[in-house]
Amino acid sequence: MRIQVPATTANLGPGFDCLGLALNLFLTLDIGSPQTTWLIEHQLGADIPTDETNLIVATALSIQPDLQPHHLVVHSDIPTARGLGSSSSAIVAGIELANQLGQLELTTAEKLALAVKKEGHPDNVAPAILGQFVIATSVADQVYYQQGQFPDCGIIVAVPPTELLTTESRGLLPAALPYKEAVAGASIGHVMIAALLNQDLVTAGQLLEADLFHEPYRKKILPHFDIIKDLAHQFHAYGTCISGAGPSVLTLLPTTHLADFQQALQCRYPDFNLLNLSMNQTGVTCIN
Ligand SMILES: Nc1ncnc2c1ncn2[C@@H]1O[C@H](COP(=O)(O)OP(=O)(O)O)[C@@H](O)[C@H]1O
Ligand SMILES: N[C@@H](CCOP(=O)(O)O)C(=O)O
Repeated sequence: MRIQVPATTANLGPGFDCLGLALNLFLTLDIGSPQTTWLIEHQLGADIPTDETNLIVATALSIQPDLQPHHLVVHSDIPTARGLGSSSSAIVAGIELANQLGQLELTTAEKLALAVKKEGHPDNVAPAILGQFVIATSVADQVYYQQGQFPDCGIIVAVPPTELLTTESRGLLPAALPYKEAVAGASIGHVMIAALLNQDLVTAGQLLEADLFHEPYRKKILPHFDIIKDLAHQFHAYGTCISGAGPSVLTLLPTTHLADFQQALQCRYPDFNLLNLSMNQTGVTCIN
């Protein structure tokens, strides 16, 4: 059995902890034979455990503690700690692992509630489960979401060589925002969502670059962010934002300018990995 989970880009500028887009870049989990102890085979580096402490298995066991251990093979094209939802992909894979091995028949709403509880915010896990563009929130432990049609455009994600853990990046944020600033930040986000749903990329792109919630604080440690944003404007980009908690940077632009922008960006940052991505439609899938 194979479980596949897409990468996600969260926030989309002013949609902090709320907006996310599923991307065609995947974590794949192959479930092998039953074992006496959990064995997770992967090539993700020595920091990622190969036993039951691995996030995928730990998530599955937190839902169904008596699962029979299995041999698992994990392959992921989602770079870790780069702002493309690798931890969410592992959590969603773990929920699906428990669902399949424990024959739990979880509904989508139940998977989402479990994932949000584990991750703490819905913006990555919701599109990882549902696919597409998702607007999501939790109120008193109840998760509410809407899926919307994301406008057609090119998507480039510039991935720096160094990691930035989401916990570290969240530590850069202030404990509180002045009332007026919070109201302004929310209104920017609301109009951007409306523009995206109305396929108005020009308006959406301008507001994508007007975030007040997280980018002003995070960009202080991401010197490439403003440079990429300026470069993208030279190639008629709609807008550029930090992908998730960073350090990756996402640019939305007309597909006609993709190749030229990618070439210029690679010249400026030869050690960055540039991903030319498209939206994922399905979210998590399971194939027998
Ligand atoms: N495939 C995986 N299996 C197990 N744990 C993973 C996997 N991918 C990511 N993780 C865990 O998630 C951490 C990165 O999460 P986080 O800091 O939220 O960054 P990201 O933006 O990539 O989600 C990794 O350091 C690791 O602990
Ligand atoms: N809203 C979160 C999103 C974190 O996404 P990730 O892909 O970096 O894990 C935040 O901005 O902290």
